[in-house]
Amino acid sequence: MSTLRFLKGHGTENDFVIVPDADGALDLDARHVAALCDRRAGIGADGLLRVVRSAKDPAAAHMADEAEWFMDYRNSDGSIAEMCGNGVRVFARYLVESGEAAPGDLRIATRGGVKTVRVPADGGDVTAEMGSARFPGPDGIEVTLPDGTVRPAVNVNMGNPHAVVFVDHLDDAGTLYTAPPVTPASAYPEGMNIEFVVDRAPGHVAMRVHERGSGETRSCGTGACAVMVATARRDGAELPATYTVDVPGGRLVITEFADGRVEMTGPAVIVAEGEVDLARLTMRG
Ligand SMILES: N[C@@H](CCC[C@H](N)C(=O)O)C(=O)O
Repeated sequence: MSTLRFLKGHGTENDFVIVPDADGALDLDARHVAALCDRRAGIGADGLLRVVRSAKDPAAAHMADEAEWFMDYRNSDGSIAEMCGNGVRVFARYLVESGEAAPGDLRIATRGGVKTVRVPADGGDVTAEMGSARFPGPDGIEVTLPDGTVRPAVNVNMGNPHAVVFVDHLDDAGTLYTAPPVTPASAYPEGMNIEFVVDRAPGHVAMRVHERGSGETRSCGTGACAVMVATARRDGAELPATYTVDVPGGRLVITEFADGRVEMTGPAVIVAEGEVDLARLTMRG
């Protein structure tokens, strides 16, 4: 494997290198992923989406009867995550634009289970069924902001782990070059994504995020869903409830239904495609 075909896409500026690998022939290790996602020496992205038939990947073969395609998602440092909400919307857009799937409702296998994603034929916004939020606890989770202020946080699991913290201003999160400390660390044995949230208006919030394995990104779909359900609980909102969640890279609209299902809608676009010679990339580690 030397030359690799790729595409580049984003959902609210959460950007991804997309690698078609229908038959699961590629052996992309963490070093390849990190090199491809490097913004200076590679293509640059928050994460990588390998597009493989479920039947051809051992991690997804058990879902092959339900979903033809498996989203093999990796963070930009090469680590594996269970789920990526913007990624699954971009993944579905790719399947439709490439002719691998017809517009409409697509079933996509992820490490967080099979998700239904609706891709309209007119190129409009893409909607992902995100499953239900879980609140694993424990109570008493706190985030220490850069100015030393300690804030309570809500532990929300959207397939992947999130700490949601309400702040006065989005700048209170600081530079986010590194993740602010979350305690007790034992609440997140696999690490966590941290969302900082402010109110904009009733039913309308804005957030920044520090993602596990990627650093600060311009959007996080699972994070926006975690923010929505945490805010709806804080507000005592009656379900179904719909919130607008502004992220640095755009806007997502999220609904939690009475049965707990969460649905997220927003833009998902493919912007480029090309070939990369893996031998030219800098492999670290
Ligand atoms: N940006 C994604 C989340 C990607 C995974 C996350 N960094 C993790 O490690 O859990 C999204 O849109 O949900």
